[in-house]
Amino acid sequence: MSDTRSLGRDTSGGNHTGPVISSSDHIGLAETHSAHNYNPLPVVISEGEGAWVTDVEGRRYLDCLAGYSATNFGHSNPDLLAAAHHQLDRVTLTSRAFYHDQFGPWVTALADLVGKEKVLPMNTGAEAVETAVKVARRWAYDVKGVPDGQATIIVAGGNFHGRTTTVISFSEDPDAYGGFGPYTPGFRVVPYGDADAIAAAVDGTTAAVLVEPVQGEAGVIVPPPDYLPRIREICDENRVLFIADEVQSGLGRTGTVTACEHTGVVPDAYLFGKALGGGILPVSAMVADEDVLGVIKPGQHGSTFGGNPMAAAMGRTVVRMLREGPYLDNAQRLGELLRARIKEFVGNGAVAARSIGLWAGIDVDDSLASGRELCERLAAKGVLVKDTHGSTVRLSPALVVTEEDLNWALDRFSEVLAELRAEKG
Ligand SMILES: Cc1ncc(COP(=O)(O)O)c(C=O)c1O
Repeated sequence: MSDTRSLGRDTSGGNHTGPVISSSDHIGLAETHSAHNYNPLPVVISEGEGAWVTDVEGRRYLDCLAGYSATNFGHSNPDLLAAAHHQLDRVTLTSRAFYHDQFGPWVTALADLVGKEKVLPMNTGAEAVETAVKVARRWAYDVKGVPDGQATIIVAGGNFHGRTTTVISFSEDPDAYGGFGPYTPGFRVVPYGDADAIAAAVDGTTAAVLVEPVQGEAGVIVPPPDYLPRIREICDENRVLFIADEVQSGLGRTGTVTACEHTGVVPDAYLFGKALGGGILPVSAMVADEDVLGVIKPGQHGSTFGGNPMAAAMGRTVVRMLREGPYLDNAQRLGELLRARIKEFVGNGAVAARSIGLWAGIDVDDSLASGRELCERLAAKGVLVKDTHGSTVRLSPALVVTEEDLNWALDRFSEVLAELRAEKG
């Protein structure tokens, strides 16, 4: 092969002049000049369409990570692009010092989508969680009379709610937690899936129970079916808020608008992020009724970018797409296929496999390969996935993926497992 530079394509969108650079040069630049807070696979993406992405050298990959569920509606989704272009031509940022014409319609549509009254918009998922912590504490102070500084929030072990200082204060992940103290007090961590442990941890200071309805970063852990209903009961009995972090599980990923819907449970507050911005902008929100969000008064919480016109335009489009588009149906239909096919991996290179909707966690036999090695081998075959916790690999393709493409990716998965078994088994 000739000099890789000649294979590289100009991916600058025409805004920069200069030499076209190859994948390896891009990686070199990134490694030299960015902080090493991620360990990316060696793939340099320059374009995306639907469930597929293309790298700077023209190789195509089926993106089975979908930005950790931020691009649920696919890359370059025409509806989202049209809404973005339309809004870009009008006004992009006003701050919340003023109203703008996207805001009212967006918060109304989002609240309505999940049957709540109010929305508190932010940007990232971690900010939505921080928001929930503040709202819950303030609610306990105002409504339950818990003295300032005394409120506690019950959370689950193995959680992932983001990486800000307060949020990592209740993480059990040694990478997220170790060495970043002092941490924010006021959290009780109990095992995930164990409602009795929540009941035992509740006391007069408890403001909220905050859980992921399905744990994402932990490896797509679906709790026992009575877990969320029992949390609802415990919260009702003890006058405690039930806050569902649906940043990753929500907005179609599990085949329903919220993962809570699978058990018929309605929490007091939902946290959304990731796909709420359509994969175009960071958009997050806490969604709850007035009796919860009403405790926040002007000046107590906010963000310059939270609820900006571009974010609201994306959020409105996402709500409309969830209501009118084929996304939920596709996630349900192909979710069945995914569930059936990953079962075949168990005993054939994987030790366990779980899924809900278009979201799967597969535990690779670590005597054969690490999750990372599996991801690298899959990338070489044109399938992008990402490992978590050593030997687990997650699959979360865009909800626009076709049956043919999903089957193709799962064939590659099974091929890699077979190769590993042949080489190392
Ligand atoms: C359940 C959950 N909450 C919060 C977050 C944090 O979101 P962000 O990375 O946008 O801060 C994540 C990110 O993966 C998540 O999965």
